[in-house]
Amino acid sequence: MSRPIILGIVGDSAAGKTTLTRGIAQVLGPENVTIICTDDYHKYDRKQRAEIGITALHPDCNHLDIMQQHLSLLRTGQPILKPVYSHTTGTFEAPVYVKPNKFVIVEGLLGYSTRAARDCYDVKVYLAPPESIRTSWKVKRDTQKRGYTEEQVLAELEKREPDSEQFIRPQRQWSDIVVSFYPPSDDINNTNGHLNVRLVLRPTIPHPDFTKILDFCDNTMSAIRLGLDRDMGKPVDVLEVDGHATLEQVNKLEHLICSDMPYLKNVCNREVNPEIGKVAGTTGETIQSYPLAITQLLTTYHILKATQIYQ
Ligand SMILES: Nc1ncnc2c1ncn2[C@@H]1O[C@H](COP(=O)(O)OP(=O)(O)OP(=O)(O)O)[C@@H](O)[C@H]1O
Ligand SMILES: O=C(CO)[C@H](O)[C@H](O)COP(=O)(O)O
Repeated sequence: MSRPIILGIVGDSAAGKTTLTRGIAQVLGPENVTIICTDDYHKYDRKQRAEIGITALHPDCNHLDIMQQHLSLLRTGQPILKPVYSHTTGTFEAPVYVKPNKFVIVEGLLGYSTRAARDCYDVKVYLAPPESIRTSWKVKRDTQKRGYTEEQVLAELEKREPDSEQFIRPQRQWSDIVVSFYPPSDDINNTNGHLNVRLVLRPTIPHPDFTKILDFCDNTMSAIRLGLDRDMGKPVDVLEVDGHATLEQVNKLEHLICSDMPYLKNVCNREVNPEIGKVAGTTGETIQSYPLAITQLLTTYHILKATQIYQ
């Protein structure tokens, strides 16, 4: 029997979850996707958290039991009455009735923190940019969209670090894919908006056969690289795509991902889908990121594979 396919996107605050979620929803067709942000399951509002002295990253600051119940309901195609947390006001709003579409993307801080929650996903992604990049993203986003000053954001990040270490980063181990956008050099202000991506591919789900990459990118200096490594002690494949990879190189990689997936083949066509890999740069300008495009496509590939298995 058909049921919704659930993608998890987990990572620390401002790690890029919403950006990746929107890109994948765009590829799948927004009308086919239900997006759940687990920030809505916070137990306390912004003022209460400050009074109690608890951070939003702590499991005790979130209704994880209700989040888990809702994930189980969504997985079986049932509707939920979802709480709503507003980042604009830092308070809760009236709950909303949510009926799952064909695909459900659940993005947030603590999505993989319990076994029962983890069991609900078909595909699990963890976002892990270097902390310097995450800090700059959080400062920019929270000052522009959430009413904080830069000093407040930096102080909050410092206060949150113990909880990030204890509760957020360990969730990396449960993911099928770890995504790290990173600057090509140590100077994060001089990336020209073009970040590379490092994709850690665990053997927990079957990935496309990337060994064919070696036919067109055969040395370690190439802008697209495939290698072997260990992640949290476990053997993994690693695919890296540089921000300065050429369109020709990226097209070959995209076709490799899309070749056995008819729907993705259409999506891969930039004329059909010019939005793939688009992201807002530091000054609001739109940047075309090939590393982001590949990440969106690979994740979509796995969602569609899960569809073939379960629908
Ligand atoms: N791949 C990327 N390339 C360039 N900039 C990015 C990328 N991903 C995210 N950003 C920047 O970082 C900011 C924060 O990203 P985003 O809102 O996606 O994070 P998040 O993990 O959803 O955050 P939160 O959990 O705090 O809501 C964005 O506003 C965007 O400017
Ligand atoms: O870590 C976060 C994920 O988005 C937020 O800081 C958390 O959800 C609390 O939101 P706000 O800072 O808007 O009160």
